[in-house]
Amino acid sequence: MIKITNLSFGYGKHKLFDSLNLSLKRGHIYGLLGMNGAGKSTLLKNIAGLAMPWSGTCVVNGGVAVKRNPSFLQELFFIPEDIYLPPVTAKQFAESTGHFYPKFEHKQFEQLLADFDIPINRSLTKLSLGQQKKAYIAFGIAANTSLLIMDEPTNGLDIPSKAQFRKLVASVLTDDRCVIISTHQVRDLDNLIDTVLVLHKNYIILNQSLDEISEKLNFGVIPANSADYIYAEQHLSGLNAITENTDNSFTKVDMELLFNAIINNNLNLITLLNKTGNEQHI
Ligand SMILES: Nc1ncnc2c1ncn2[C@@H]1O[C@H](COP(=O)(O)OP(=O)(O)OP(=O)(O)O)[C@@H](O)[C@H]1O
Repeated sequence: MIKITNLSFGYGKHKLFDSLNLSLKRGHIYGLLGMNGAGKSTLLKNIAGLAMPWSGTCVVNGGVAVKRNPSFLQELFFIPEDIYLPPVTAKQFAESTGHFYPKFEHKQFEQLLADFDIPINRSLTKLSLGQQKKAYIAFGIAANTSLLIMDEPTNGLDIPSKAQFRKLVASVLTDDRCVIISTHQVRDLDNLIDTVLVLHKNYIILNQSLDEISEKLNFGVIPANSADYIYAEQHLSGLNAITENTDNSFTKVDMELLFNAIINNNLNLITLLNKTGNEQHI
């Protein structure tokens, strides 16, 4: 669905990506994680064809992204971090804009608005910022494009809305659809994404499903005096640790701990994770 090959891009003299390679498939919800300023938004803009690569290519659905052909645009919905909506109601917005997306479903949009508790007949500009974001997320889901990109979608959402967001996005994933969600608030993607992408120091240093990660690593609290871990942080009752999964047991991936370990340049962890099939290495 998405094939990025040797992508180099930056602003001015500041290079953000250096021959970055990445392949993403349909039927997955990818979580794009990275520190502030790592370049998550910029990478998403490259995928959406909103930024011109210095070199390399970004191909989406067989077409070069930056050409932004009509067939490409019909199958892409991009929710940027900051959204600006017109002074019309959600219903009017769907009537005037929905037809750009051949698979847009008005009924689904109305149901999603109801799920998010958004009034359908109030001007979008009179909604709170969180409500506007939810309305736009609902529109993006109802557009039913094969590629849905969301840049920090949970910013501005209250806690119940974050849970609702996770539930709604998870419920609309199909084998035909690829969803990419960026965040620096790792916990917001818990129980939603199936594959983790970590963007760090110019590269995608991890592109792996949670299942694959669970096969290699265990996550959990171990005694404070234990030295048998790959990465650990202090915990009230010991150490919150990542250990090697040597006995095929299953533990839920603690994405925050994993992310912290990776950005702290934990080479043992990265080597272990990269034993098979990763895109690039530090
Ligand atoms: N239009 C621009 N012109 C110049 N520099 C930019 C522009 N947009 C982003 N940058 C810079 O590029 C770097 C990456 O920005 P980007 O917004 O892609 O990061 P991010 O990972 O999404 O960060 P955050 O988590 O804070 O949203 C930052 O150093 C930023 O200042």
